[in-house]
This record gives sequence, C-alpha cells and structure tokens, in this order.
Amino acid sequence: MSYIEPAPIKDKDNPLESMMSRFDLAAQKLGLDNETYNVLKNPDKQVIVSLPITMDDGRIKVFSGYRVIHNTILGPSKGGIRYDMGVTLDEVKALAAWMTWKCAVVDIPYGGAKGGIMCNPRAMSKGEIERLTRAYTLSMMDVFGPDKDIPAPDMGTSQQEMAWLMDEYSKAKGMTVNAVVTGKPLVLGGSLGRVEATGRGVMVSALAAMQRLKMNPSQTSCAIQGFGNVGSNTARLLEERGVKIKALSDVSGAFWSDKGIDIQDALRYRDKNNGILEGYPNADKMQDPEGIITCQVDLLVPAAKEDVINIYNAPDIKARLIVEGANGPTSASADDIINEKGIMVVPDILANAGGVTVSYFEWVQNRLGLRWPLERVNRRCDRIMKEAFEKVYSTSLEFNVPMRIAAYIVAIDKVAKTYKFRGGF
Ligand SMILES: NC(=O)C1=CN([C@@H]2O[C@H](COP(=O)(O)OP(=O)(O)OC[C@H]3O[C@@H](n4cnc5c(N)ncnc54)[C@H](O)[C@@H]3O)[C@@H](O)[C@H]2O)C=CC1
Ligand SMILES: O=C(O)CCC(=O)C(=O)O
Repeated sequence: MSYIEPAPIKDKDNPLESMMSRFDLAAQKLGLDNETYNVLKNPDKQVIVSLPITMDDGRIKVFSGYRVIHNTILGPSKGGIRYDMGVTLDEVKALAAWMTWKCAVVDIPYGGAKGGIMCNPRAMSKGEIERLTRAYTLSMMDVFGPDKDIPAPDMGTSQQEMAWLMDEYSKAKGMTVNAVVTGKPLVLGGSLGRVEATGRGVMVSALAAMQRLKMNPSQTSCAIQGFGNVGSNTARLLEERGVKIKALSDVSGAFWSDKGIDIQDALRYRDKNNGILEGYPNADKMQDPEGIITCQVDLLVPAAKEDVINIYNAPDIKARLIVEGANGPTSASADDIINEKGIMVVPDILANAGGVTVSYFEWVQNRLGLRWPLERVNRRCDRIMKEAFEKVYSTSLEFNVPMRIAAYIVAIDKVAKTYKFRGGF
C-alpha cells in the first residue's frame, strides 16, 4: 500500500482571493488609509511544519501542518484547527484573516489565527490522530499560549483533539494550562454550551434575518449542507423553533423530504453510522449532492466548506435567505449574482461567530477558575450575536452595501481605530 495521497481537488475559487476582494471593497468604502491597509492585507506570521508520524502498520508518514496568525492588535490570536485533505497555506491564510474580522464583528478581545493539517482523519485510527495532534502541538510550542495564540476545533477536529493538545502543551510546560485551548471536554475546563455554540449563533442570526424579511419560522423551509458540529446543531435548533428542515447533506450525499426531516432521528442515525448519513432511510437521496444548494427552500445554510456557492450554481438558488454556517462558503465571484437576485446573506464572519464567542467565555472561565451555568453562557452569546447582527444590518443601510461588506466594514473600522490609538508603525 502506498502512502502517497491524491492531490487535493482545486477549489473553483481561491478562498484567499475571495477574502481579499471583499476586504479591498470594504476598505475602499471605509476610506481605509494605505498604511493600515498594507498591515492588514498580510498575515503577521505563517508557520509551516512537517510532522513525521508512525502509522499503525509501522511505516512513517509525513504530514504538512500550518498555523497562520493573521493579526493580534485586538488581543491574543484565536482560531480553530482543521484536519482535511483540502488544507493549503492559502486556505489557512484566508481562514485566519476571517478570524480577525469575526472577532472584531462580535467585539471580543482577540486577534485572528487558524491552523490545519493536510490529512484525512476519517481514514486514520484514533491512535494515529492522537500522535499527529501531539506532534503538531509540540511543533507549535512557541506559537500557542493562553496569552498568545489559542486554538479551538474546526472541520475534522473535536473536543478530543483539543484535550490531547492541552495535555501535550501542559506536559511540555510542566503544569496544567487549560486556557491554551478552547472547545475542550467539560471535565478539562470546557464551557457548557461550546459544542452547540456555533449552531446556536447561526440560529440566532437566521431568526434575526427572518424577522427583517418578515419570514415566519413555522412557515419557513430550510436546506443545510454539512451535518457535523455546525450543521447538525443548526438543524436541531432551527427545527425546535418551527423551521422545517427539508434537505440535509454531508460528505456521503444529500437527502430530501418534502414533509421535513426529523432531526433527532437523523442525528441518531448519523451517530450509529460512523458519523455520516450514508444510507439514511427516512428521506430520499438526491441524485446530485450539490443540488442541495439550489433546492426549493426558503433558507439555505451552507455549513461544510468553502466555495460551495459559486458562479455555476448561484443563478439557480431559490432561497430568499442564506445564513453562512461555514467559513467562506460563497465565492467572491458569486456575490454579485446573489445580490442581483435580492437574496439576503448573513455572512460567515457574523453568522458563525457564536463558536468563538463561547470559546472566549471558556477562556474567561479558565482564567478566573470559574464555571458558568449554561443559561448564562447562552444568554450572553445570544445578546452578543443579536447586537452584532443589528450593527452589521445598520451599517449595510448606512453604506448601502450588502451585509457581507457591511460586516467587513464594521470589523476593519474597529481594527483600524485600534491601530490609530496603539500606533507603533
Ligand atoms: N466548529 C466550529 O465551532 C466552527 C466551525 N466553522 C465552520 O463550519 C464549517 C463546518 O465545520 P464543523 O461543523 O466544525 O466541521 P465537522 O467536521 O464537524 O463537520 C463537517 C461536515 O461537513 C460535511 N462535509 C464535508 N464535505 C462536504 C461536502 N462536500 N458536501 C457536503 N457536506 C460535506 C461532513 O460530512 C460533516 O458533516 C467549516 O467551514 C468550519 O470552518 C465556523 C465557526 C466555528
Ligand atoms: O472557537 C474558536 O476559537 C474558533 C472557531 C473557529 O475556528 C471559527 O470561528 O472559524
């Protein structure tokens, strides 16, 4: 058996270019000065590591790992770690910049970072993933730190990887440092509400947008792409508020039911079926899984990966509202088509910010040695999400721009003002 992996499929659009084109547009609308523009357009730091890992059969395989710190003017950098075959330096750079903008939009005191390892965790054993996570952590000892750079889960990682990361970091430091990572298991100092926080924020954003569009949740149908952490929690929480989830998809395919999919049933099936919906019997399998983007629903929630909404399928989208659970699901070239169609988009850097918001609460609890009840976590997260939505919405009216550009304007304005006061360049 060979360990040479196939080259990752090239995205239709480069996420870094998509991020930069929105950044440029917002910077121009805001009248951002050249100096700050030049500082913000490049990441502060890019770390690339090679990680030799002994696989279960005794052979050694070398993985590429990345951590990009985009900016730390607002505070220590924050952002998840992704395990996926599609991880590239450009993708991690885009994701890191989105973290800077996201933390600024919800007004939490963090800069932006992101990490990733090019690997296929579904094809690896638990032991192999643990060794890889520990090796990555050791190679990032100078980067990570509770006051410097604080990782969290992203696609392909969960609380288990965060537990190994915390353990490895703590051993190397000779003491337990739980604030070095968020999204940890509760017993290690994780926060109540963090697992579902991103989906909860997507739900809160969707309801706020539906109110603006005068859409009644109980008469709204929805399609959700991705049934992992973000997609499944969004589905469950929207269903609880009366939204009918007619379509769901994951890496194994897309499923449709005109009468609505019972989300608890789909969750039970997924959890018994190695984490995927493959063969789900209580909905029809769609012939083309990408058809989930253009199916006949009112609300579309992309909650998987980048550039799934692009110039090829944007003209056929039927939804009136798109709420972006994933980071970068819409390519920049599709933005104009969507705007012309009059579809409202609640952009990623606003809609999926519930996760990092509760990560911030987790870090605060760790630093204070406290545990907050779930009710307090949810109430504070909901308030932050609603306030951020209103701020972005009013900025979109003030500048006469779509919500996405408005969110960038809010974020860049905050970062630029911070530079003005701190100076130093
Ligand atoms: N986990 C978090 O707290 C946050 C995650 N995000 C973003 O949300 C997105 C999803 O992340 P998670 O839910 O954490 O990852 P996850 O690994 O828990 O789930 C990913 C889901 O996407 C599905 N998927 C993968 N490729 C697909 C494809 N081509 N078509 C349809 N489905 C596909 C997988 O089968 C899985 O159901 C990513 O863009 C991530 O960056 C954003 C903010 C926070
Ligand atoms: O919870 C966090 O710190 C970051 C989550 C994340 O990676 C994201 O919001 O994209």
